Amino acid sequence: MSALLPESGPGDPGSGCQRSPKLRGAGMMMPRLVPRWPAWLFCWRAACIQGASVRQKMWAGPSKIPGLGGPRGAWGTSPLVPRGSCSASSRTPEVTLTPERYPVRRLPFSVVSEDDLAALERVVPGRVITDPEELEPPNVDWLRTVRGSSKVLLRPRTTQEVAHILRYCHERNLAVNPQGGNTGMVGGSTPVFDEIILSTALMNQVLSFHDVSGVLVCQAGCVLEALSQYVEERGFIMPLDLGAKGSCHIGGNVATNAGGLRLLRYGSLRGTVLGLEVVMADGTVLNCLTSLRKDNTGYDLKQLFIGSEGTLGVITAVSILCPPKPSTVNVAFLGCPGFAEVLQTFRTCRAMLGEILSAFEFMDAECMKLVRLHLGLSCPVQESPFYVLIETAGSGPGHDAEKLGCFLEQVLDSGLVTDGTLGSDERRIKMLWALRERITEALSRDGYVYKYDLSLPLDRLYDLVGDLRARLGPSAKHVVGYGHLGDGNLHLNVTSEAFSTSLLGALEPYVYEWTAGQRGSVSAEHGLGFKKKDVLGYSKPPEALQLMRQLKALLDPKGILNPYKMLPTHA
Ligand SMILES: O=C(O)CC[C@@H](O)C(=O)O
Ligand SMILES: [Zn+2]
Repeated sequence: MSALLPESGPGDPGSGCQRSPKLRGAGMMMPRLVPRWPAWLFCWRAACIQGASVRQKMWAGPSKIPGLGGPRGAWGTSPLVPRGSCSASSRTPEVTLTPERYPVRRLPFSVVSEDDLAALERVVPGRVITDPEELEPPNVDWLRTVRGSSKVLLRPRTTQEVAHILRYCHERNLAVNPQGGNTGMVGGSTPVFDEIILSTALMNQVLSFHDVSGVLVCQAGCVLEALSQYVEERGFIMPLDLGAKGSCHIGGNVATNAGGLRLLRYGSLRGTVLGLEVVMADGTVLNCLTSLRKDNTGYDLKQLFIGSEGTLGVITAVSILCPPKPSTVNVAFLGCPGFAEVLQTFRTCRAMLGEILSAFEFMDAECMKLVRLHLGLSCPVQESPFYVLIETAGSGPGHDAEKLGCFLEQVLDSGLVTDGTLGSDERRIKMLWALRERITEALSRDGYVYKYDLSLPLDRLYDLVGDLRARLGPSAKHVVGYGHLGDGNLHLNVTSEAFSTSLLGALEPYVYEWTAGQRGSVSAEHGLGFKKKDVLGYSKPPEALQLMRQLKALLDPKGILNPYKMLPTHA
């Protein structure tokens, strides 16, 4: 494979394009100064002159993608989407109660009494919700696959209120389900039985922002998109970005160690979260809300809560490091003839784009089919077996555009990419991202969705998709593969008209065994929640599970925090 590509890096940014023998003539006509128009445009034009129609198409400007007037990340951007008109809800009005579908037994927690309601009303006056209609949405997950039967939702505003609530519930042995935006994929944010729902929705204040360090301190219930807007107005960005940004809460993001679209560039929340405030199961407030980049004093306790899915404590505030906002963003949407070419494009991309690469996502042709079918989006390039979305983010428009242009030239010349299109203005960038970000939404409209979120070695990343198509045959409606290729993260999704136990039986444990055989992870970024808790053992040894149980027993001895989640049912 390496014979196709040069081992060398991008070379001199001021003259990179001119190094291509095909462009030499055109390059000599160009000024050697940083051009006013992006350099890739000049490279592109030169290539077009040579009659490469696919490049002409890329160069020729925006193609029309209907139905994308809304902001990027539509499945989560509109808070209405998760509960409303365009999710699977219109087809499946009733979601089966979780204990009716899954083998799970209620643990011996107390049942909320009238006295409890009165006591809780004193803690959060006017914010104890018992109206069945209001309780319906928070009892059901976004995918409409699990449903609890909680009779109470609490809406605290302050850490002290959360502390009072937990102290009370701990004493009374009442189970609690912490809930942020309820956008999770594994049934982690909805109750299984009658757990009290503790919503962070009203804990939505920014506490401080430092415009030199970029450290943001905020309450857990701030919506990710609102935070993005807040820091962007101050010249920074959030270090994470998700399709669910319009609904998800930062506390939930941290509790699930959400990955998303920027992880490739800015790393995981384990690195960017600087401090946390957490309320423990017994109501103790653990204030580790520091904003220090460096702090080697003792165990890094915040790491225990990042990714613990609300089972060890309730995150009430977050201190997070925001990177400076890039002044130049470009997106390339490319078609590749095969998965080997996708991988080689990634390799070339890392070598040639280096520090300006901010995302490398991929999707297969089936995904494109579904976003077209269910969302009316159109493919902006020639039909291809695979598509990649590459984003660059930097500070020098000429520099970035030239690097991108040279990279595109290289991948087109070598046949790794057969067609593509570019976006550098906000509207077009959003349009291109929507094709990738809205796959989840399209899948939800296709029927019942079986979701797998796997970390796999890059060269085996897509094998399971083909393997499953052959294994499942017509019993599955669609089998699709997409995801964060740059992070080695495959989103494998299978749809069927309705939930089917036999299809589930054909998928599991097969998918998990296959993944374990590659030493992969059975949950790359979505966590385990309720639906994946029993497969933890495929990715962690028994000793690790044992230590996790001991930690849980230490921090939440009565097991009241988000029970039935994350840890396997049986020891
Ligand atoms: O729906 C999925 O499987 C993935 C959702 C999300 O993690 C994404 O990357 O779009
Ligand atoms: Zn993802």
